[in-house]
Amino acid sequence: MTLNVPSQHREPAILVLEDGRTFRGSSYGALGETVGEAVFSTGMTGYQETLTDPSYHRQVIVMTAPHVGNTGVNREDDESARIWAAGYVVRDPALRSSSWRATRDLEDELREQGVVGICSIDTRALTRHLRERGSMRVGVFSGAAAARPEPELLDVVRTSPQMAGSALAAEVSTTEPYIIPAVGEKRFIVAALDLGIKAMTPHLMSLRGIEVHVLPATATLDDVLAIGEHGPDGVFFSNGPGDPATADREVGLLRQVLDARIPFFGICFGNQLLGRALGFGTYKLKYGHRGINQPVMDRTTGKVEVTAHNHGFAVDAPIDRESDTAYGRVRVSHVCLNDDVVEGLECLDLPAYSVQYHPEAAAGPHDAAYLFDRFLDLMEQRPALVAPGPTSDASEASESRREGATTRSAGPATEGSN
Ligand SMILES: NC(=O)CC[C@H](N)C(=O)O
Repeated sequence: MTLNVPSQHREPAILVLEDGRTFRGSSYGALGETVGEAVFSTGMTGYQETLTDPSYHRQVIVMTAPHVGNTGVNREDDESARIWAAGYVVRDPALRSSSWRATRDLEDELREQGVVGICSIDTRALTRHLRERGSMRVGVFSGAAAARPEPELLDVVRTSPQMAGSALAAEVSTTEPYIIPAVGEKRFIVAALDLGIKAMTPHLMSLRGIEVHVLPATATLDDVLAIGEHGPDGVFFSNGPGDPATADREVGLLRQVLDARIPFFGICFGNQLLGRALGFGTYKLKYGHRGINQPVMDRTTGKVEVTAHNHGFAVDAPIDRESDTAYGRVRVSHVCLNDDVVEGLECLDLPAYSVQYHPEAAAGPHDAAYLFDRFLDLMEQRPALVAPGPTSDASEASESRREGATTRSAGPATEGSN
């Protein structure tokens, strides 16, 4: 029996790291050249969701899984309207896809979308290099570009922009607001700031009866408050690319949301921005967390979750004690068990919380889906928080929390006070 395997014509390709190390291999995807930040992802599955996650804008993804493309691409798993990854590095591309859901080969999709990649290089050696030296800028050059002298290519890489200091959310955000309707009975209306939102996030909210109004990254408090008859029941800040230290305008908006005591939930970039709004700093991790099997401890329940991650930055908050901030007491609710990195924040005196990882799990395990239910709980409790009833214990507890926050917020709740 002969297999109907298409013969792949591959041109020479070279990957050039900014510290001068090079890997020679073969072209994969589109021919040409690309630059970005080299990051590795350890997910064995879910490459379609990864490639179309806007948080990967300006990053060249190195897959540690040795065989990529086996299940092709399909019409259901895109997390946005296009591939955002700046480049793709794999060891062994699948010769053809095999899945009942596949509508085409991954490589055809990469080619059509102009995504330059490289294959047949030692991705284990490259990953170890990035672990030892840290994420760094990289260039992938294939076809005619690969024939240029190496010092010239290194120069291209070294003059490309760094990830630290890059403000990228506006480059991936929607330009127009849009609505994802609630499935079934509409229970709440949420304003979701699109900093690079993944499609699964509003989808999971809609399944819980939330009507999600997705807003451009440039939205103001007036835009947020204009939603619904009396403003939204909750505000959500999404994941997104770039350095959270650059997002001053979004942090300003978030402070206004916290001041208005609107229930808030943030994921990934949204977690970093909540951290900043509360007065914590953010910093760049040596090589980041990217994959779908990272162990995280939920300190509320003591349970360990296996979770999906994609972050290169993290919040700098103490994990061993509560912090007193301009917005009341805050605690680190989730911690990564591999390295003690802050994976979640919870305000104890305000209806606000966030996680650094991905409860929307696209791709990834579903252990953390309960975090969407917590958002519903916060929105349900909102009337009690704002105007507590006189008798119930729960309302009294809410009231005392609220007063605590009011006392603490009475000081100069500004950036400079932290
Ligand atoms: N997925 C995200 O939201 C990533 C957030 C941020 N760009 C980081 O790399 O840490």
